[in-house]
Amino acid sequence: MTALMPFKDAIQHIKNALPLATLTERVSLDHALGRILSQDIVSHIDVPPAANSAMDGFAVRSRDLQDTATLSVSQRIAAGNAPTPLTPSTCARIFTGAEIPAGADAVVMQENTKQQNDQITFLQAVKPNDNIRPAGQDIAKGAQVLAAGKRLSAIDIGVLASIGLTCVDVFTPLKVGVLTTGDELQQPGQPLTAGQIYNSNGPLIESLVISAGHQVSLRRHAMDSVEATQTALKELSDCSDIIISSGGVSVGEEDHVKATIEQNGQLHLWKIAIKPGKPLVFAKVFDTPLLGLPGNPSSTLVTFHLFARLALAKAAGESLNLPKALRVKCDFSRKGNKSRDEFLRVHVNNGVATPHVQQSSGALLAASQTDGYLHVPAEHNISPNSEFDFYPFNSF
Ligand SMILES: Nc1nc2c(c(=O)[nH]1)N[C@H]1C(S)=C(S)[C@@H](COP(=O)(O)OP(=O)(O)OC[C@H]3O[C@@H](n4cnc5c(N)ncnc54)[C@H](O)[C@@H]3O)O[C@H]1N2
Ligand code: MOO
Repeated sequence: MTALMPFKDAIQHIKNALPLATLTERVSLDHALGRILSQDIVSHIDVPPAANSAMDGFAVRSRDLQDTATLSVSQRIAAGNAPTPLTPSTCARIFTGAEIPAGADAVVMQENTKQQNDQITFLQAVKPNDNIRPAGQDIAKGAQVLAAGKRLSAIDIGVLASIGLTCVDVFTPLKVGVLTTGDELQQPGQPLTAGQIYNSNGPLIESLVISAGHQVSLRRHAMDSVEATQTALKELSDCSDIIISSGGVSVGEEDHVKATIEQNGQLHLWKIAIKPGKPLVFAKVFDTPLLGLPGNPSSTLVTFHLFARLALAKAAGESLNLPKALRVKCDFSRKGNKSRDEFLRVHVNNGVATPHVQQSSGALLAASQTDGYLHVPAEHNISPNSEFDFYPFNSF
């Protein structure tokens, strides 16, 4: 029997084998949310561009208040006004966000003053820099604010706007073809006949592709024959950057994805040391990269999360790694698998993991009812209080 490949090695193999994204387009910030930057972004300005007030109050030269506690108001500066230099021994009425006049070095909030006409008495000691937000406090001119490969979040869009950009260069969206296989599969909405089950992996994979930020170019279902699989893969390859398939990758004679690839491309079949999800295919078919996920629904889910998500990201130009694992304690005992790392579907409460009773790779509901994967390395027995890595579903 060939040795099973550790899952992190398989991730590296897949990433290395995939070409880098190259096609880019320029989009306005209005259309940039969720897109992947294809350029590093460097700020050409200081943010804020000039020192401004953090409070509504009075701008002063702090040393003027060493000799007196009362100053007269010589100008009024609202946000958006251009101030004139502060006349010595006076103060300026100033509002939050307004530019600090030359000569002033502190702002006193109005609650700490007594106002009588234009005479302001300062009730507390004032230090230089009090309540002043210096130029470049948020972003210094010349600083890199975002790196190519970043998928733009709402926060990133705000940052881009704060340095005055109206458009950015992004990679064109990745087009993903989705293939499901199997004579036993019926589309939801149709009655089931003997021997049939519903095709859940199709909608599952499409939803995973979309929630990872990519586009589904085409979906096809192939019955269990080399001809049907070949026709579907050809159609998918014609309009996709990459294909994700489900099923047909095991050793049975009804598993035709492998055979089709062997005839029309190059097959790299990996037996990966994970459970669920052992048989994973990485291949090129009709010149298009293909990731063949095992058909058992939990195996499909786990292999999408661990491999396909990162493969799609690489092909889309996105810098992405496995999510950061959290450490959790276990409240149960379980004998470790001899050769495969297990990804148990578990509930986590207050840092303590409890497994779902149903851990079959054919069962999908368990994943919907739990919080994420407990990663149990091969040959590790679980006992109460032992600690393992936990990957929440919502981190994928
Ligand atoms: N003799 C062996 N048999 C199997 C092995 C093995 O090493 N030797 N590996 C097992 C493991 S592990 C897995 S995982 C599966 C992988 O099988 P395939 O990827 O070839 O998938 P299928 O045989 O087509 O289907 C497996 C299972 O999943 C159901 N399925 C498939 N597609 C869908 C779908 N779109 N929606 C819902 N359910 C789907 C299918 O009905 C089967 O029950 O092989 C083991 N066998
Ligand atoms: O490893 Mo398979 O993925 O058990 O179901």
